[in-house]
Amino acid sequence: MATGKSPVEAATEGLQRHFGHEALRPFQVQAIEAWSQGQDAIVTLSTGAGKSVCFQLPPLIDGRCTLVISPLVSLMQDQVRTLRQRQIPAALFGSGAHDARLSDLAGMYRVAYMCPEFAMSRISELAQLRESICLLAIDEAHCISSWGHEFRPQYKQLGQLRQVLGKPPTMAITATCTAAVREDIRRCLQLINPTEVLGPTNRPNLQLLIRRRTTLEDDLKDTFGLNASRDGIDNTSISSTSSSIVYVPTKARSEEVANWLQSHGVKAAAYHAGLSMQARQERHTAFMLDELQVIVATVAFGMGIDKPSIRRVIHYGGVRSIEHYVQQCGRAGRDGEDAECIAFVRPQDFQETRAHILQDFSRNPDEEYCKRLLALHGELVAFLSDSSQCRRVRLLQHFGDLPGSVPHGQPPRGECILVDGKPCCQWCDVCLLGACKLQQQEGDFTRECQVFLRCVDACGGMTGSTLPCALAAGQNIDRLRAKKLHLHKTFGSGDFRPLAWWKAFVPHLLQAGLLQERPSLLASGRSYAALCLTAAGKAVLQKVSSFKLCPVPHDLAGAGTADALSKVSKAQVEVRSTGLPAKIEASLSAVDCQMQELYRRLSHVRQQWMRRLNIMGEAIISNPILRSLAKIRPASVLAAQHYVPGLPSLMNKDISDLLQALVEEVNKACKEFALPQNVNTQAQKRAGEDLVSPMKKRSEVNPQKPSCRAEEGLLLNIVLTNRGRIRCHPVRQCLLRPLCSAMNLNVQLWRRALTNGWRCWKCRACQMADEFPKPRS
Ligand SMILES: Nc1ncnc2c1ncn2[C@@H]1O[C@H](COP(=O)(O)OP(=O)(O)OP(=O)(O)O)[C@@H](O)[C@H]1O
Repeated sequence: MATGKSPVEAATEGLQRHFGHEALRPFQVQAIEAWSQGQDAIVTLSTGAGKSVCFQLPPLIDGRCTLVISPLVSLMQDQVRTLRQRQIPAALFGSGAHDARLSDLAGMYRVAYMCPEFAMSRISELAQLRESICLLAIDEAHCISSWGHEFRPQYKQLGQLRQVLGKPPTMAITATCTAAVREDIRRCLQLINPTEVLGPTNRPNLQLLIRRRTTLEDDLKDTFGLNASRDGIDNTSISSTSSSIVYVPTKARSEEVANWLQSHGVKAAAYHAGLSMQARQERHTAFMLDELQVIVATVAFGMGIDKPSIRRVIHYGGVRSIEHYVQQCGRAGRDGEDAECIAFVRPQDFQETRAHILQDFSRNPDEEYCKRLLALHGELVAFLSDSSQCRRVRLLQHFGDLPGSVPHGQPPRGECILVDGKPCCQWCDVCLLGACKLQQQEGDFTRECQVFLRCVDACGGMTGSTLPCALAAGQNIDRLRAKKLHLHKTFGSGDFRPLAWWKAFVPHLLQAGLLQERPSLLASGRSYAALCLTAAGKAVLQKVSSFKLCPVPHDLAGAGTADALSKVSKAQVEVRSTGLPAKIEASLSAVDCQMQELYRRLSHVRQQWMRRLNIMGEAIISNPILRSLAKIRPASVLAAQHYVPGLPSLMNKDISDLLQALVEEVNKACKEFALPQNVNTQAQKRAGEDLVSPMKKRSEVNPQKPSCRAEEGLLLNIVLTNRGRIRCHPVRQCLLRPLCSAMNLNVQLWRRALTNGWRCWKCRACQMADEFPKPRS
């Protein structure tokens, strides 16, 4: 900050140099400003929004270190590796074999990662290092809260760590956080008036599809194109060969599905907590390097997995909560390009997941926590079962986000907007089917509600849902007889509805808060969820009040979720790759097709490099960058650095070599397809011209005109005139650096350009129209 720049300006410079992004996003500005004013912040933003830079940039400005607490070793290893590729010194402490020394945290590193267990075990040593820490960042901060879906008890102690570090500015960061969880975070960490950085939870590029789960063969065959020949992994668009994660609820299922995919020729592997650390690391790396196409994982492969070009996330079987669902879907399309999230569900899966939650309870009988997990699961069931409302709006509402509205017309795809009063995103199965726009009917279930609450009351709040359902439907089963309930006046009081209907009715009464589930243990050690009346439920029993549901849920109207889903034709919901319907795609011009082909080739070159050098090149040279390379087709590395957005100016050797290889591929393809190069669309818009190759331009330069060449140790004086033009004058080399710094130019780029004999960009003084790096605005 000694340079006289504001923290946000300095952070922007760091972002451009190390990450290649032009500007901070508004929420990043907010978070960095809070830090620079010594304030705490709770940052809640969607998955893939760019939360990490909020805590990675401050130490670049401050010169000290951010201490990051994060829950998973694999997640931290990934971030450290990427930061190092971006030329930011980072280390992971406490991971085992190749540990950095804690004392090196002072001075050697800008970002230091550790898990909460390690931090708490070394709390006194960390206290000694407090002066070297400019920011304490708690990543995945929802783990602090037992209101959350992923409570980690060790996270609760982090308030103590904050105290011994002298209460440095603290940033709690999460993607999946309700207001209750935020409040818990604030209290546990004892944050002082934290700035709340809240962003939209929506991910418009993710297509959300819910389908009926049947058999592996029927469900996955088309998705992974098992009959087609498979040559390599293609992440340039959503296809049967693109990188995918399949989430399953158990270790055994993960092995089963992975084996099934392998037996059909798909490069797939299982990933779960039962594997050794080494095996997990190997599979994770293979997936990141595109050696594996599909990871079939349990929840162990979740938070923070950051492979930008994952094109598909599949949920196959039970999911625990909406938060898990959102976190896991959030692994897809992190490069901003289209990706699909398909959940295959069937009612038995819900039962299975509840059974797992209750099994955990018998191991760790924390009644309150288990109750919350059951409630969170109930919300997920309601979300998956309702195919009458836009899926996206339900997710947004869950996190307290509200859709915007447009009076008429079509909303942008993937944005959830009220059209004529009804939420629609055009990018989920419900909206693609048009079901979101149907007139919603209200159903009056007052009679059913009274009947069922009386049945629950008769069972005394000591049974699961089976007995009250059987009692209502009048099913004379042994367990009812054992309790003499077949003689009770409520027996058969609801026989106007079948047993299955009553089973489907229970979640709606839970959602409405009339019933609740209390986890209980049997003498045998087995656990179950006892169904009992809430205070609101008791009140309804005493004084009849109406119970209406709008729209009438499919499972209560006769058609289950899955039945409604099976009507969704694939053609309707599978809008592939470019996001264009097939008809439009077919009408793409020849140049568009050649560009698409070039994009695929570039992706292939990157893949080869990643594998050969064992580098996660995708994090730096992402798909959007490849797309720009294919569009702009720079003739040289210099032109690429000048025109292609997103390329960082600081690159290590491996990444610059990769860029060189990509440019060579561009040149080769342009020759083959006779495509023009250095096509700068921005410049085209501004000046109405294509910037052609520098070689061609140079040959057109009038030899009579003076040239601004670097001679005898003289370089160019660059003056930005008040009309935004550049003038050139000879100047000594030693002045280049301060000039560039004053004008926010990349000194290396200019030096290399000038000594190679490049000329200025549209210099008024020498009247030349050649390519040259323009200052960043
Ligand atoms: N200002 C920016 N402009 C453009 N891209 C950005 C910007 N900031 C971050 N990104 C990019 O966004 C992507 C996602 O960032 P990041 O990994 O920080 O996401 P996240 O919010 O932590 O997600 P998750 O919660 O899922 O882990 C990265 O590729 C990152 O480089």
